[in-house]
Amino acid sequence: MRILTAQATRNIEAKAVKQGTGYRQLMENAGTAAAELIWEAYPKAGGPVVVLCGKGNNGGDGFVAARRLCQKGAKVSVVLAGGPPKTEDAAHMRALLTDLPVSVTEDLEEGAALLSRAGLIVDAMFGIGFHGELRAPYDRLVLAVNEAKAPVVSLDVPSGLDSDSGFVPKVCIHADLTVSFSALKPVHAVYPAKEACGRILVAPVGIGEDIVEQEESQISGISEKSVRRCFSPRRQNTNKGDFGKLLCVVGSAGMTGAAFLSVSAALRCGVGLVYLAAPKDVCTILAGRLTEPVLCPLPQTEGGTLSAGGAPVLRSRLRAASACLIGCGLGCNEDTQKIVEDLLLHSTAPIVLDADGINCAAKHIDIWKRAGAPLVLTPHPGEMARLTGKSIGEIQSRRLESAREFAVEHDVVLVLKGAGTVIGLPDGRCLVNATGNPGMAKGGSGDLLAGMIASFLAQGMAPEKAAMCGVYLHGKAGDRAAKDLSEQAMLPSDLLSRLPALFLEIETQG
Ligand SMILES: NC(=O)C1=CN([C@@H]2O[C@H](COP(=O)(O)OP(=O)(O)OC[C@H]3O[C@@H](n4cnc5c(N)ncnc54)[C@H](O)[C@@H]3O)[C@@H](O)[C@H]2O)[C@H](O)CC1
Ligand SMILES: [K+]
Repeated sequence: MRILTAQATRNIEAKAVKQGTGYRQLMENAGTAAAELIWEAYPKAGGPVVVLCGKGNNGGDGFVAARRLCQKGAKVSVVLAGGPPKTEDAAHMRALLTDLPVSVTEDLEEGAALLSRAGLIVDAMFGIGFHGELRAPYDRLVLAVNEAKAPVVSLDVPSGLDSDSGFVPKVCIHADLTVSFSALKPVHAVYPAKEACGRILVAPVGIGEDIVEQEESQISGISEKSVRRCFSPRRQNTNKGDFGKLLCVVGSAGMTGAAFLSVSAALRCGVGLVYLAAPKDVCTILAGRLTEPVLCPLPQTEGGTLSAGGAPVLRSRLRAASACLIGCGLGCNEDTQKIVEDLLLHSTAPIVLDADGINCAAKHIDIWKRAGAPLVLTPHPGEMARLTGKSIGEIQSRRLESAREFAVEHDVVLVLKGAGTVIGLPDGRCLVNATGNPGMAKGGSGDLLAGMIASFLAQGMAPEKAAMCGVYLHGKAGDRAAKDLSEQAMLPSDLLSRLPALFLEIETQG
């Protein structure tokens, strides 16, 4: 499903209007479609329906929904939350209520009393035109809505939320159902705002599918189609050298699993050759389990992590690599920091920096500016907090903004992991992922993702596409594992055995 920003939504509206569909017709369609879905979700409501209408066009949709619900037999009251409608189309829809048995009030005391007795509440106060925060008199109404027993349906956007953000302010509607118009908006896809939307349905409003599909958006979803487009059939007359060489600098004593998972995921994603460069004990332990990679045992510290003395060998390995994965289970002491810094400064091949690789580099934050290679960073919220000096709470409350700001400022692809992974791109665009499930919230999941992205990079995919494909397919493999094994019992390593079926589908269905 497409995700469109407020600007992109206004663009598609404008295109539809130019092609001859009047804005008033779009509003009629939006309110009518919403009323249908509301009636389906809450048949006959549990008592009177109270529709809160704002002064903009979201309020206009509310007037149409009120009319349609009344025509279905509901007892409907309308509360004019911000006074009379200010747009011509909304005022027209307001006027159409006068001939119907719908009570309309501007008195907010009365409105709050109606809300407490409502069987169903429809929130049409603000949609994509809302910015900033909700103040008086709206805050009282919002409180009354959130305290009411009745289910709450928001039209387009729960009022008080910015449709282009995942941020949830103190004062906003918490809906049970949100009916979004034309497409999803970022607010419906990015946590924590996604939770404040409740169940999410999308209603077409009469804007052509081709217009919706073709619209470019600063924030967009990742579709199966866009992922499939990144893969082409492997040519016949080829050898392993044609599919990239990936140098994986991963693992340390006690963290052999991270090396195993990342390397295995990279192999399952099609790369021609993998070099596992790890402390020599790690290589010895993994030698029996990993049969495909070339092992490069390196000098190690007493603690079983890479020793700085291994840097020259790594540099020479780097020269042959088409991509490099740094960090899964690597540790973050002085020696590893030196190794990471050295790799970042000398690599011309694109790098995936994960886990301890990020923690090491975070200690020398100016390092991004000196790195010569394209970088993909894959932090979880804790690593992102370390990277930016912010708290995890700040990062999680503004996931989109955090990923975008870092990506733009440091000219990197930033994959902020977690439910609804966000990919920030250097040009300010963001991609939001919808695959994946809570069964993946287990140690080892991130190692797989890093290996997958690195594998695609090594095969020549652009960093943006490698991140997009990695994130989407990782989540999809997780969804298949959850279906077969349950979210509770599935293990990150179970994703490995789900990857072949996903690639078979890409190869056979194109
Ligand atoms: N997508 C479509 O094809 C269609 C969408 N429709 C609906 O129209 C709204 C957008 O309408 P718009 O009038 O542009 O904005 P809003 O109704 O969301 O609100 C505008 C209104 O609110 C004021 N305002 C903004 N921020 C604040 C604030 N912090 N406090 C107080 N007031 C604020 C602003 O000044 C305006 O007066 C869209 O979401 C859909 O629901 C069409 O109906 C059909 C086509
Ligand atoms: K709304």
